[in-house]
Amino acid sequence: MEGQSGKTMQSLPDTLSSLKGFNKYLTPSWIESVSHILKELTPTKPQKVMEEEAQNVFECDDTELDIKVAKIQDEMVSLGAQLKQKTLQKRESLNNYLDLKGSIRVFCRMRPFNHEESYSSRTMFTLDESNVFLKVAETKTKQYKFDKVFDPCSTQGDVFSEVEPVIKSAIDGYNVCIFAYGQTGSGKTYTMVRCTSSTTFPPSFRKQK
Ligand SMILES: Nc1ncnc2c1ncn2[C@@H]1O[C@H](COP(=O)(O)OP(=O)(O)OP(=O)(O)O)[C@@H](O)[C@H]1O
Repeated sequence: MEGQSGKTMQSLPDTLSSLKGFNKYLTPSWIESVSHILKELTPTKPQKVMEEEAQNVFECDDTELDIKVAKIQDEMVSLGAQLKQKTLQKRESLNNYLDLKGSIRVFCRMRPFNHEESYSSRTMFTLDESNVFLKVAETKTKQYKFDKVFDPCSTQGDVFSEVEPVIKSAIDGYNVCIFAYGQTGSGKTYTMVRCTSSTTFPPSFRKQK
């Protein structure tokens, strides 16, 4: 502190001489022009009137803002109601669709024969989308009927598109169950888990949000 005041004392002569120099600008014309500027800057209206006007502007803006907010809130309520209605319609049509299809459905997927099976005397084949034929002897076949049969050329995407509505129904909160049943090596894991393309079962399932 002492050092600082010492410095100020030391620079005092310089400050005085600079003030003396400044004094020469304080001519009557300089004073006149400065007072003219000050007059220009002084508000012509009384302070109170200006404050009231400012307050009015403020209040007006608030009211407009309130109106806009209320309008947006109304729109949001109406959109929410529309969304609810659409969701209900969607659920209803989905469940109608599932009812029409049947609440319990059994699909059969035939996987391609492997090397050993190709040489086997027993062969399976399909004639249409619902029937599987199993050749049990040279002249004897057995026929099995399903809600849908996926032939050996079917893809993961084909299977997925058939169960997709059921998955959507599960996402809508309904209880559903999809399970794979079959003897070992028949292709359960492949069908339920295998990821071979963008339409495979698990990733597509995850996309249904
Ligand atoms: N649709 C298909 N296309 C091509 N290969 C398939 C198909 N389905 C199954 N496979 C092949 O057949 C073999 C057996 O399939 P997978 O392991 O899925 O049978 P699984 O029923 O799960 O057997 P496990 O009950 O012993 O676990 C695998 O090598 C698999 O890659």
